[in-house]
Amino acid sequence: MEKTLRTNVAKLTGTIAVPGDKSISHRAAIFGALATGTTKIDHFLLADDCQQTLTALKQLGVPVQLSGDQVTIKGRGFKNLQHPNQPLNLGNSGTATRLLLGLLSKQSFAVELAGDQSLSKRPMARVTAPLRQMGANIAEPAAHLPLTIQANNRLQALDYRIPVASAQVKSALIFAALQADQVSHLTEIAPTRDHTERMLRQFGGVLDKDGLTLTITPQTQFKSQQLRVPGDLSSAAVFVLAATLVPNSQLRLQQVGLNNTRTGFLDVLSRMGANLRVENVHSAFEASGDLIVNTSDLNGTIIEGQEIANVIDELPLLALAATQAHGTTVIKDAAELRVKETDRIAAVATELSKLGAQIETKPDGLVIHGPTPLKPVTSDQLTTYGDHRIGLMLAVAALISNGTLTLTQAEAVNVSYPHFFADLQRVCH
Ligand SMILES: O=C(O)C1=C[C@@H](OP(=O)(O)O)[C@@H](O)[C@H](O)C1
Ligand SMILES: C=C(OP(=O)(O)O)C(=O)O
Repeated sequence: MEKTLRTNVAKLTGTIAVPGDKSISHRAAIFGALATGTTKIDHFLLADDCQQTLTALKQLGVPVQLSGDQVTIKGRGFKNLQHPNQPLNLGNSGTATRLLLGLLSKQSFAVELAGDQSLSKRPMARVTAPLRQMGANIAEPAAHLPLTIQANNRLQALDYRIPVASAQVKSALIFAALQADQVSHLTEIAPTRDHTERMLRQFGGVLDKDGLTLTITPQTQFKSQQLRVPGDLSSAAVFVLAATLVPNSQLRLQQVGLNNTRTGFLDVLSRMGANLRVENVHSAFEASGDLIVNTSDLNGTIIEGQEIANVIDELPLLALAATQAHGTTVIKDAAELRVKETDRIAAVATELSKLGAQIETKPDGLVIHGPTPLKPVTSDQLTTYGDHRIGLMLAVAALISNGTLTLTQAEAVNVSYPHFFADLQRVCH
């Protein structure tokens, strides 16, 4: 789908309740499927990625019902999942794939996992190699989808230092370690989002954390829950940046997730000079609060090291922020961006350069010189490359651009934010 983007917008004002958090929705559904009893999840993210998880769970014999954005799941436990008649098609979702690989490594039946073209290029050995070490029956090289996990009745404990900063790898190994025959230890190289750990405890499980090391005791009994998914910080970030950049703007984003393994974007943008405040904080199993953002000037910054994992999905937005900031911004240690839904380092640089941005690519990041007024310089046609984060970022770039701009493969935003263009339209003046 090609979309004409709103350009040269005068101001953004109003209130938005962004949809539920993608990472938390995946995990709530999976733990709901593993628990005993009926789990009700409110404000579930009904976007393409989390629908893939629900569909996969249904194929595994888990009863799932939808009513508006409430999902009701009748848990079957680890041991009562059923052999799916068809391969599980996980579409575009890396999270669904990697979490389910861990969960399905010890089942009495074989399962095939497949995905779309983008997902089929993404690295899976980071999960399948340690799972094989535990005894999972996955034929080598097991580097990409499609993959088959053969029936298996035993997983050994794992003592493992995870070589990439990845919450998906950590979570896959937690799901496997819960089914192992002894205690496992996982050590991260940097803190990554801890939604799996929080969800596990919320469903009555136990897990020890000491610095970057998790100790996981085998356990397969979980208690069903009623919970509400907070708004997705990564979706809210799109509007936080838009209101920062479009003159005379003020937006309130209601009840956004504020888990501190996810709020790095707010820290980086504040450090660059953003005018942000938080109100109405609620602390449940995941904290949430309202974000109020006003327009402001920005300065360049350095984003590197352990901060990267916390801002990984927001780096395209921070790169756009940097094109409007005074001075140079350096993003490094972010080679993971090259193995997301598309190569996000290349995509950000190519698309923003079409609008005149001064942006250089590095193997592990970007160097951006600002501020640069944006307008179509080499092309007025932008593309998402089928990547939702690139599409959402480009829609914000358009708001502050002069001229006419179109976006191809605009439907990619449905992966994490189905009503994005309608929400944006409502606050544009
Ligand atoms: O665990 C998760 O829910 C996610 C982890 C991150 O991926 P990696 O674990 O590959 O870094 C992130 O980019 C993705 O959007 C969601
Ligand atoms: C990388 C992302 O998701 P996933 O890995 O689940 O496809 C994302 O949402 O930016």
